[in-house]
Amino acid sequence: MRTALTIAGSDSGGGAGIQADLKAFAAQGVYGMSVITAVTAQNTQEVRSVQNIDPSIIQDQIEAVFDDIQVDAVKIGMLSSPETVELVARKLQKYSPKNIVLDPVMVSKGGHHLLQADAISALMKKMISLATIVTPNIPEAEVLTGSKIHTEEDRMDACIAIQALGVKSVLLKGGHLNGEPNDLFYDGTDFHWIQGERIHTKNTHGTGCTLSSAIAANLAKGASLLEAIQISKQYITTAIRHSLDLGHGHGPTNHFFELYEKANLLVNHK
Ligand SMILES: Nc1ncnc2c1ncn2[C@@H]1O[C@H](COP(=O)(O)OP(=O)(O)O)[C@@H](O)[C@H]1O
Ligand SMILES: Cc1ncc(COP(=O)(O)O)c(N)n1
Repeated sequence: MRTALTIAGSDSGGGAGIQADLKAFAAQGVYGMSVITAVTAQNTQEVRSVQNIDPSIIQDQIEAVFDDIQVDAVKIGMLSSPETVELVARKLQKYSPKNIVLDPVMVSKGGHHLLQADAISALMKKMISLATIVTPNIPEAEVLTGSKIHTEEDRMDACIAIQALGVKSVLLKGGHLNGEPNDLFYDGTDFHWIQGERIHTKNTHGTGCTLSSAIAANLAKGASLLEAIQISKQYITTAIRHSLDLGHGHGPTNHFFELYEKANLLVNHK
């Protein structure tokens, strides 16, 4: 059995963070494990409060997993504080897992900061260079590069600038721009456009978490980076197309569409 570990924050509403990551791992047929960096009190509408986990407990979780279990891929999500960024970077250097997918989570859909401002430079200096791939959305890429992104050329320039921070490859997600949600993959040499199809729904809570976890799961299974991205793009598109109308805000994606459909568990609220 291949395994994947998520190092991220908990979302009580179940749509993003650790909860989305573990569902994505399971849906991709990989055994999931977790290191919780922060607990958010969150639902489909808002993040109400956040408590960072004590770094010593984060360290114990990482060591407990790596000292005992083979880890085929790591996905990194919400890191919250500079102390957590530095600790996780140190531990990843020590254990050097083969595949590291870094989703540089900064702000929730409702505008709540999930990465402290003083943690951004630590993320850029200590964490990015350890990753196999970093998966920023447009606003995150703008923070990482210090430049606004509008055109396709801007997107290519952003990938090059982010790769120059020391990461092997970049997937710049296009969901936040108008038009089709095409993502841009830069492998350090070539650009690949990963075509998307915009689904008109408000239920996009956890899309970035789901995509990066699916990429980690497929890398764990031995796929190449490009294959892992292509499989995961199809998966996130299906998960958004059949997203769940739960809560009153941005509902969650549907990780188990085929399973739920076969078992006749889907209720159409529309
Ligand atoms: N409405 C949508 N329809 C189809 N795909 C989408 C939609 N919104 C986002 N995506 C895709 O979901 C993934 C994550 O999206 P994005 O919104 O860019 O990042 P994040 O969730 O990190 O803010 C990307 O592959 C993006 O292209
Ligand atoms: C604990 C946690 N982690 C990450 C996100 C970002 O969510 P998204 O995947 O929609 O960008 C979130 N809202 N909460």
